[in-house]
Amino acid sequence: MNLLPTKIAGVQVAETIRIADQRGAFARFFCENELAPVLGERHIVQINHSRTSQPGALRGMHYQHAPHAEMKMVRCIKGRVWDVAVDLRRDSPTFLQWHGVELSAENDLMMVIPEGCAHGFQVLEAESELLYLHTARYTPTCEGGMRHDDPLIDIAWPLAVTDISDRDRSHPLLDEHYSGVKL
Ligand SMILES: Cc1cn([C@H]2C[C@H](O)[C@@H](COP(=O)(O)OP(=O)(O)O[C@H]3O[C@H](C)C(=O)[C@H](O)[C@H]3O)O2)c(=O)[nH]c1=O
Repeated sequence: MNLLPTKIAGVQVAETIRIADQRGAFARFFCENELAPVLGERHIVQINHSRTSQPGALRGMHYQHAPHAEMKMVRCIKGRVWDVAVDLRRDSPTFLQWHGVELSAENDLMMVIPEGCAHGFQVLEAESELLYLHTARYTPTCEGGMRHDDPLIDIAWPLAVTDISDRDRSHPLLDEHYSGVKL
């Protein structure tokens, strides 16, 4: 697995080595040893799977507050999505900057999103499916969210949004006094 850094510290893209033969292909999706430089003392405690039907549908932007802040590793196992991380760490040099990458069942890329970063994605192909590996368990009381279309962040989404949850459309907009998340 090759780990590619991005301009946002801790946000990385892992390239998966796919071994092909006449039967098809094999790839190692997760390896604690290979990902030790990223995981440190963290462990995967929950794996989630989402299916999203409509191209243009958008989920996010989500994160969890301390003490259940989480690192997420996200893979697309069917279809194609535009996957985005936003740096909400007040002391980070890339505070309020975002990074996006196309994840697909074809390119086998995995996005690593550290604690203090919000995550969201837009579906580019119908019936796309994601697998999320989480280092903290789901804790509704620690859920945080921000708007995918917040002008302060100005994320470039490839398609017009065709479907979004009431919760995700209702996150408050950030203002110039926003001081980020505490970790
Ligand atoms: C995360 C989670 C959710 N739920 C329940 C809560 C809701 O009743 C339902 C859907 O949850 P939510 O609308 O938060 O799911 P998404 O909007 O698809 O959020 C997902 O996509 C965005 C982009 C992410 O980054 C989140 O980590 C990921 O969970 O599942 C659970 O029961 N367990 C869980 O671990």
